Amino acid sequence: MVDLLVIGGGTAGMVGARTAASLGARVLLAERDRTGGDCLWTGCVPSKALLAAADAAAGARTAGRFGVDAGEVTVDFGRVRAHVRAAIEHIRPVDSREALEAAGVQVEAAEAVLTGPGTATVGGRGVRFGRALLATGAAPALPPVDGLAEARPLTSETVWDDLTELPARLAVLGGGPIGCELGQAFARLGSAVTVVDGADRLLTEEPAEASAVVTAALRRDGVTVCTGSGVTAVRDGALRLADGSAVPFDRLLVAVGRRPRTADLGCAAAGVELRGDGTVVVDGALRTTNPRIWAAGDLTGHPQFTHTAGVHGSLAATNALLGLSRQVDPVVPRVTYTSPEVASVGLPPERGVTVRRVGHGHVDRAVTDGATDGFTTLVLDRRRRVVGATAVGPRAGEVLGELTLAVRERLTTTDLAGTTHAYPTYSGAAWDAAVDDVRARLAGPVLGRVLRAAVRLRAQRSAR
Ligand SMILES: Cc1cc2nc3c(=O)[nH]c(=O)nc-3n(C[C@H](O)[C@H](O)[C@H](O)COP(=O)(O)OP(=O)(O)OC[C@H]3O[C@@H](n4cnc5c(N)ncnc54)[C@H](O)[C@@H]3O)c2cc1C
Ligand SMILES: NC(=O)c1ccc[n+]([C@@H]2O[C@H](COP(=O)([O-])OP(=O)(O)OC[C@H]3O[C@@H](n4cnc5c(N)ncnc54)[C@H](O)[C@@H]3O)[C@@H](O)[C@H]2O)c1
Repeated sequence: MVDLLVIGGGTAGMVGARTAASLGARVLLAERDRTGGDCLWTGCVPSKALLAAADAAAGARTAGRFGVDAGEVTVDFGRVRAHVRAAIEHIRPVDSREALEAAGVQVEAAEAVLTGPGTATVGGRGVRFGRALLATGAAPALPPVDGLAEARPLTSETVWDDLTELPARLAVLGGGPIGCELGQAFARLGSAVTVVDGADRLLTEEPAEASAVVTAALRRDGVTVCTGSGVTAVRDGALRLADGSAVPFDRLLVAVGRRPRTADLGCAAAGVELRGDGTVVVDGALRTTNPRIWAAGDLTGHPQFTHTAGVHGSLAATNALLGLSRQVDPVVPRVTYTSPEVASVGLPPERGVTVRRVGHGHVDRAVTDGATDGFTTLVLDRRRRVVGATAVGPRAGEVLGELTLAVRERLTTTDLAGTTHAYPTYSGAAWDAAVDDVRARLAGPVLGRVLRAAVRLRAQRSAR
């Protein structure tokens, strides 16, 4: 009998298991593949390492605009892949079985399947648990398109090992975060990339203006962007689009979303209800419909991010072991690491009472960097509290911490405006937006009249 059975050794499972062990619980973590999960092996780490190589190529190619000539840029894809592997290797020990065991977690390299409300098999062996945490993540979805399987498409799971040479022509199906990040990376490394998305624009989760800036940036990098036309078939080495056009490719990468890994988990036997799309039904405290079982990470239907998986894994383990009902934080920041980056948090512009926008043509750091195509917006409620924000530009992800804190702590534009920001920084754009808002209020009909009267009064007094 274990206090907590954790199924899945990705971010949610590892953080949940460590939290539980630190509370003194007997924890068994079952991982059927590699501890570290998608983030380490096939997600964040390799994709950001690839983007770093791609940025270096793009930077060298465009250095002439600063008067710096780097000569002809050549890409050795073998060495790019070595850089990606080295980044994984550097981080791997932190997520290793040994590190988990040192933290007090018992690790089984085996598949777990629920067999009843308080029982499971781990590698075929029966296990009884007091509590369980489901953290089996999600896997790339393949749409039911004629001829797709025969085209041996790459996915975010296979691209890192299977793609040993840079394809001359790469078609990317799906223009979400994965399609945009990897599409831009491969274009900058030298492939002729076409990104195809059935929706009418890329990055549909983001404000339309952010999506437009990224689309323009991808086009500048040579990416062909085809939106608004679904794929009807894959035939003769080409995507066939609904509008009758064809996108020929040497390799095809599919990035049309991710499906929870719940099909073979034994949820029905354990009384864990699933939604139609396979995600696990959880309440606000991450408890499933089985009161002994919690779930965290990509399988829950919450936003699929590593930070969400980690925070939820810890929350679920704490709730499970201490009998608490702490609720998930609704404020979830997100960053798409294209160039420029897109960073967002909170409500979108259309749900605010006021939106303050600063174009990066007015941000001195963006001017000195020659990167003025971005912008920063603050979304405000009636009481001038920051309820949402978007930043598009270099290092936008680094600016997002402050904006997330502002949304979470319900800070007002007066709070932000009254906080000195270093010059010249991109975070200065959020400061400027807040200052604009405070100034607009000071110049408004009521406050403006009061202030003007106060200044006149003081002037009259000092003239006496
Ligand atoms: C290309 C790409 C780039 C990304 N970039 C970012 C980024 O920059 N920032 C960000 O925040 N997020 C990013 N993500 C998303 C992020 O990787 C995921 O949200 C996160 O890894 C989810 O963690 P998890 O613990 O829920 O699932 P996973 O990491 O998928 O872990 C689940 C684990 O469970 C195991 N498992 C499954 N079933 C069983 C079973 N029955 N028994 C035992 N083990 C089982 C699996 O082998 C797996 O190791 C990216 C994803 C991709 C694909
Ligand atoms: N920087 C990050 O934090 C980061 C990076 C990569 C992935 N992720 C996570 O991984 C998740 C999955 O990413 P994703 O990009 O695969 O999925 P996604 O769901 O975010 O985007 C998929 C895109 O594919 C399009 N699409 C769906 N079916 C299609 C079809 N049949 N034909 C053409 N287009 C189609 C959709 O319109 C959408 O734009 C993301 O939601 C995100 O949570 C995060």
